[in-house]
Amino acid sequence: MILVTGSDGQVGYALLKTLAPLGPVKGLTREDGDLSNAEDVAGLLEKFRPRCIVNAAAYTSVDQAESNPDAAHAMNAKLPAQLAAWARANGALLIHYSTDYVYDGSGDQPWAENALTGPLSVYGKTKLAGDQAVLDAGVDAIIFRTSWVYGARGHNFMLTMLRLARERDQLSVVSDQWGTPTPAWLIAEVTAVALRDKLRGAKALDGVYHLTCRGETTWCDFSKAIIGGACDFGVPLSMSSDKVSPIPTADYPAPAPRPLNSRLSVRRVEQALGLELPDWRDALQLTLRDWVEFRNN
Ligand SMILES: NC(=O)C1=CN([C@@H]2O[C@H](COP(=O)(O)OP(=O)(O)OC[C@H]3O[C@@H](n4cnc5c(N)ncnc54)[C@H](OP(=O)(O)O)[C@@H]3O)[C@@H](O)[C@H]2O)C=CC1
Ligand SMILES: Cc1cn([C@H]2C[C@H](O)[C@@H](COP(=O)(O)OP(=O)(O)O[C@H]3O[C@@H](C)C(=O)[C@@H](O)[C@H]3O)O2)c(=O)[nH]c1=O
Ligand SMILES: [Mg+2]
Repeated sequence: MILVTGSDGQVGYALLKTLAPLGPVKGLTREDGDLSNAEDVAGLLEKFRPRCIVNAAAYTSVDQAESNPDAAHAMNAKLPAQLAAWARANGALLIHYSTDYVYDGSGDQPWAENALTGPLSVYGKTKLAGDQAVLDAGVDAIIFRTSWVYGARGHNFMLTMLRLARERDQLSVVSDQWGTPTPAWLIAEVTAVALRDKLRGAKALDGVYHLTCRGETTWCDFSKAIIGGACDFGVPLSMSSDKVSPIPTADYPAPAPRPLNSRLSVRRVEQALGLELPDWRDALQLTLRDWVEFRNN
């Protein structure tokens, strides 16, 4: 069986449906146990004895992690280490997710997977420790580093912008952080392609891969595209996209520093899987459609 942790989260929830064609899938939510507790984790692994673990659980509150480093470390570093050790000992596969926030955000070129890391925040540091633990375990594993994850459900920037655009008549959004918005459904679908190769024993992925949409933007232009796209779908809002004003990061103070350059090169995963990832604008249109449908039901 395939065990998906964090199955109430954005990526975990999408995985439940997308991985189903590959065999029995069991999702773990908080109701099944506290994944920051090693005894709970050990019990769940022995109970289900998965042949594949897909770890979509994480501590993802970037600002809150600054004042709760132990909680972030337990989920983002210790949990993947424990999953990797169990998978190694039991001949299971591990698929794990990481983040653009492991890089320091310098320069203006896309990061390659072998670039030097340099996380700026507690979240980024704990995620990097998780990646290193998985790599050091010598387990059969894939780590997908993704960025700016959003979708029709859960907590994410798209839903925040759609809410604010109904409550306010203008918005200020940072325009000097560059990266690529990536829908949870895309991450789940590419995971399924990669996992199918692994299960078939075909020449398969191994190690770290960036997994984002193609293209690049800023949070400000992403916000404009979300609001403009929702208007085009006829969603009633109290402002239009031209009421989104660009601001520098310094004008949006937050506990955790964010990288300015989060562009990730996706060439490695595209070559390994023989596919081309969609442009973030096309992926946004599809995701907005999901959201409109989700609201109407
Ligand atoms: N969101 C983003 O923008 C990005 C995410 N990533 C990475 O992608 C992966 C998936 O992220 P995403 O789906 O967005 O994350 P979410 O925050 O949507 O989902 C994470 C899930 O883990 C659960 N969880 C957290 N702590 C515990 C715990 N102690 N016990 C049991 N369950 C717990 C959460 O439950 P609850 O909601 O109750 O806390 C939630 O359901 C993560 O590895 C993340 O670091 C990478 C780049 C960008
Ligand atoms: C709501 C809002 C945010 N912002 C800024 C703050 C921040 O720099 C940016 C995005 O806001 P968020 O709260 O989504 O940022 P953040 O939570 O840092 O998003 C990150 O989450 C983690 C889990 C990741 O791994 C990253 O890839 C990334 O998606 O937009 C504005 O400028 N104006 C606004 O009105
Ligand atoms: Mg956030």
